[in-house]
Amino acid sequence: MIEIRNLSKTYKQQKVLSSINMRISTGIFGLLGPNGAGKSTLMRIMATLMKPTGGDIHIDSLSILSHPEKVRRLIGYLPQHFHVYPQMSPKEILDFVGVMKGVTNKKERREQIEHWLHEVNLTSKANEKIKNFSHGMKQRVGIAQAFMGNPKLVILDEPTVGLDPEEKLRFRNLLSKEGLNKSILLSTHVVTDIESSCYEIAVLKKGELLLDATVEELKELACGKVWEGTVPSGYLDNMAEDTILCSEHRGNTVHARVLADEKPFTGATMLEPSLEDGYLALLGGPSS
Ligand SMILES: Nc1ncnc2c1ncn2[C@@H]1O[C@H](COP(=O)(O)OP(=O)(O)OP(=O)(O)O)[C@@H](O)[C@H]1O
Repeated sequence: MIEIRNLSKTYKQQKVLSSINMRISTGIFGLLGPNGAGKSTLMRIMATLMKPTGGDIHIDSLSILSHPEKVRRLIGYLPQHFHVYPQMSPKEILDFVGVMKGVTNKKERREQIEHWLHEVNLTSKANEKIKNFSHGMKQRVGIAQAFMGNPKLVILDEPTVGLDPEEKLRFRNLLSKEGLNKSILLSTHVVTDIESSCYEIAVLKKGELLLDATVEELKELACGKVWEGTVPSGYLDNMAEDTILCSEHRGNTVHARVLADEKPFTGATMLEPSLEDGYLALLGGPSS
């Protein structure tokens, strides 16, 4: 169990996290929020790389402030920008991380390395230098190293960036297996990543926790507010930008999906909301 208590962070004069309270249990927990919401800051604090200005986080009853070394043994972390020595191979990186995580038995470390390289589909590249890897391949090394040492909490800051559709699917399957016995905190801008993997989510905006709920509860926020229909070209020009979810020109008409409390135009039909609709409804529309 992870407990975030009254957490706040100020950079110089700027408050970037304001009294965040959250609990994360076993399973996959999604962290959503627009650019600059404070997601990476929260994750860096959790990973003990940065101290909060106020509050604390307890991971398995251990405070990140009083026991940072012990906490580090319990967590795996993929930072938003994963940088490693370009001359190293995935095997060497995983070996290094394994030692840091306290996997001192060589045989056990080798087994874990083989396992995680297989899980991210990099077995055939195990001994190649990272400098020759694509962005997506480096990201997969980053994912593998976050799971080394069987951490209780895995913190993944935008893990799907750079992954192709096939690798995203592999990653999703990996998450659903690993989420059975550990806590995985995942931040992303890609709402569909959350929809397919997470049960619970938190939404941050400008350092405030706007919502801590289930995926279904977030969807429900847009219930009765999502409409679709076709209107003449130019009709949408008079509508507020923050109500138009998407639009597609078809000759002299426009087919649009709109967020509105009431029927926005004649012929509009109400739709079941997606998670993205719920998220945009919470934030106050697409342009907020
Ligand atoms: N080292 C720093 N010094 C000063 N301000 C910072 C620092 N790191 C982040 N910030 C500011 O803190 C706020 C939150 O940034 P953070 O990276 O945590 O947001 P985020 O939700 O992860 O954003 P994104 O989705 O764009 O990655 C932003 O306004 C950012 O400019």
